[in-house]
Formats: sequence, C-alpha cells, structure tokens
Amino acid sequence: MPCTRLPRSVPCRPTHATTLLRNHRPASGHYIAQLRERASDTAASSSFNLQGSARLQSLPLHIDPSMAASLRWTVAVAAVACVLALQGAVAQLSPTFYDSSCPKLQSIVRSAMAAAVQQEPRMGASILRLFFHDCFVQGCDASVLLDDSPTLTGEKNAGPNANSLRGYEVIDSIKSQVEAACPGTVSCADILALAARDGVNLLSGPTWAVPLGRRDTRTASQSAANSNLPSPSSSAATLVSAFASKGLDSRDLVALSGAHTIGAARCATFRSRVYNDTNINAGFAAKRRQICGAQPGGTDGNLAPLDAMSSVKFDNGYFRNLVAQFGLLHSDQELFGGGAVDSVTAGYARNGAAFARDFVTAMVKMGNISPLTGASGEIRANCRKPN
Ligand code: HEM
Ligand SMILES: [Ca+2]
Repeated sequence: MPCTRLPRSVPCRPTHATTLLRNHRPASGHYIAQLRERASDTAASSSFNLQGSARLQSLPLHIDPSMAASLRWTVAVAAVACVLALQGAVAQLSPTFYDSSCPKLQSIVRSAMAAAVQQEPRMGASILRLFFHDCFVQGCDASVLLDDSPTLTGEKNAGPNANSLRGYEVIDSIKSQVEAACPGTVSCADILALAARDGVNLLSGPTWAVPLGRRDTRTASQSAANSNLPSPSSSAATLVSAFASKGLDSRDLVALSGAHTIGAARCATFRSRVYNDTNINAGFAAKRRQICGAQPGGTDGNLAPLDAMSSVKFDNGYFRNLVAQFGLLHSDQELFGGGAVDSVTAGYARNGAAFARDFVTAMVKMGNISPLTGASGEIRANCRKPN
C-alpha cells in the first residue's frame, strides 16, 4: 500500500525524512500534495527558510504521476531538501526571492547605480569592493555597512577599510528608495549584492542573476575585518589560503582579483611595490613613483588606476598587465611570475570571455559565503544601524 496519507503529527524532521525515504513506495500525487502542504506549514510555523518551501512547492508540479521512479526521486529530493532547510545546512538564496514581495527592486537598484556611475565611473568599483569586504567578514550580511556607535564597534575603521572603502551613501540612497517601494522587505546585504553586480555591468562587464534572500546581521567584527581581508603585501600562498578559508579555490581567487580591472588604489597600498619590488616593469614603476613620494605621509592618499590600461572598463586588461609586469599592487603581481596560478592568469589575459564567465561564477560563490537566512538576522530599516 503506497503511503497516501501522512499523519499531521509528522513534522519535517531529519529522522522522519529518513523514514519517509526508507518506507516510500511509488506514490500518488496526493502524497506529494501532502508533502508540499507539510513543507509550507513548517515554513509558517518555524524558522524554515521560505525559499526552501517555495522550492519544495514547485518540485512535484512537473512530475507525471505514472512515472513511479521519478516520483520516488522527487519525494527523496523533497525530503532531503526539507532536512537540509531545517538544519540550515544549505544557504537557500534564489534570484526570484523578491519577485512578488518587491517587484521593482532590481529596476530601482539598476537606475540608482546607473546615475551614480554616470556621475563618477569609479563608483562601480567602489561598490564592488564594498561587497567583497562584506562577504569576507562574517559572510555577506551587510556587517560592513554598520556605523560605529556607543554599543557597537563596526568594521568601517578596520585597517583595510578606513580611509579606503567608499560608496556608503550610494547604498543608503538605494535603500531609502527600496524602503519607499517595499517597506521592511529587502535586506541591505541583498541591495549590496545587486548594486555590485550592476556596477560591474554598467562599466561594460558581464551581468548575471544574483541569488537573493540574505538577511542583515545585528553585529559586526572589526577584528575579523583586520584578519580576514588580504593585504596588498600578501604572497600568492597567503592569498590562496585566505580565499580557501572562505571556500573559494585558486581559480576563484584569480577570477575575483580581476575586479582590479576597475577602480583605483592609494599610494599607501603600492608605494613599497614601486620602490622595492623587482618583478615590475621599470618604466611603469618610475611613473608610479612620480605619484608617490618615497616616504609615507603627504602622498599616501594619491591615487593610481589599478588597471593602467582601462580602469573604468571591466575587461581583461588587468590580466594583460600582470603578464607584462604592470601589476600595481604587490598582491596583484603575485598572480603571475613563476607561481602556481600563472596559467590561470595567462588564460584570462588571452581570453576575456573566459574571465567574464569565471568572474560571474566566482561572484555567485563569494555571495554565498555564510548568508543569514530564514529567521536569522533582520531586515534593517537603515543600513547603518541595527533595528
Ligand atoms: C586578492 C586579494 C585582494 C587584495 C589584497 C586587494 C587589495 C586592494 C587594495 C589595497 C585596494 C586599494 C585600496 C585603497 O587604496 O584604498 C583595492 C581596491 C579595489 N579592490 Fe581589491 N583586493 C583584493 C581582492 C579584491 C576582490 C576579490 C574584489 C572584488 C571582487 C576587489 C575589488 C576591488 C576594487 C573594485 C577596488 C577599487 C575600489 C575603488 O576604486 O574604490 N578586490 N583592493
Ligand atoms: Ca559581512
């Protein structure tokens, strides 16, 4: 007798899901309908991630009930998804997360970013970097956007961020437009993810569907910002391990470093390279020394483009620079010149489309670092402070 009725008392719990899988026989659509109902009940009554429930609900609709094998497979998938969602074992972000709750979201972000980039092209770069510095510290949870307050030490004054990160007002302005359209619905963490994507695309880079559904943290970690964010003096091995500790491999490292195809850096971050490194084009080093004096101090804030060829165009110029020893940061040049990732860098220098493809994949991966979902965290009203 196929299992056609699930007692209402059976919750969506790991043990029960295992039982479900073991006892399951080719079943009817009725069974699936109950499983769906169970999933949405659970969603309503617990911290079950709503996206997980949406996924469960859409699963069986495409199944022909006469196909016993696929039906069994569907039940297995649904049960496993239920287990994982309840355990919070998988981050369940989805590009359609706000489709019904905030249909204008993507167009609001896009047009605000278009205005910001038109006013100052570098802003596309600055917002992209904000997203990186968010994701590497406690995950993509908008911790980077929190201001210091008497009760909270934020990340903005951490070494890698102070006098360096920029673009906070652009995020504030997008947030207030989004709040006006859909109050209390969209997280600052998701706004940042979308704005970073649009900044890249507005500077002629690729575009992609951004998985959404992150929530905002109530805490920040200045110490993690100081220790997790790689320094421009890092070696290749240090960079590889910093990225590995975030679940990103060396190919992701190289692709994501391609973000330095746009934007600028301060002398404070590349002075030592242009005065001391030997793996640098001599003429290029001499030119950059003219921007920065030999001593720290007055010229620390002077800027040079990270990509000498085209710092407002998202292309593969960054990698072509590296192959010619025109890397601006010591850490940039570490990605080419006798190390383990040379072949990846050279590949991107030859093939801009391959870079764009891998950059998108790596951005989605980076955006998946420890998001808060379900009932964790909150939807901040103001990106600068917890509710
Ligand atoms: C691999 C390790 C990385 C290191 C050591 C590094 C370091 C730096 C440094 C020192 C600057 C200049 C900051 C300043 O002068 O104030 C910078 C700028 C920038 N970084 Fe990175 N970065 C890394 C990876 C990334 C990643 C993964 C992204 C994004 C996916 C990124 C995006 C940017 C952008 C867009 C800028 C220019 C920002 C602007 O013009 O406002 N970086 N980075
Ligand atoms: Ca964060």
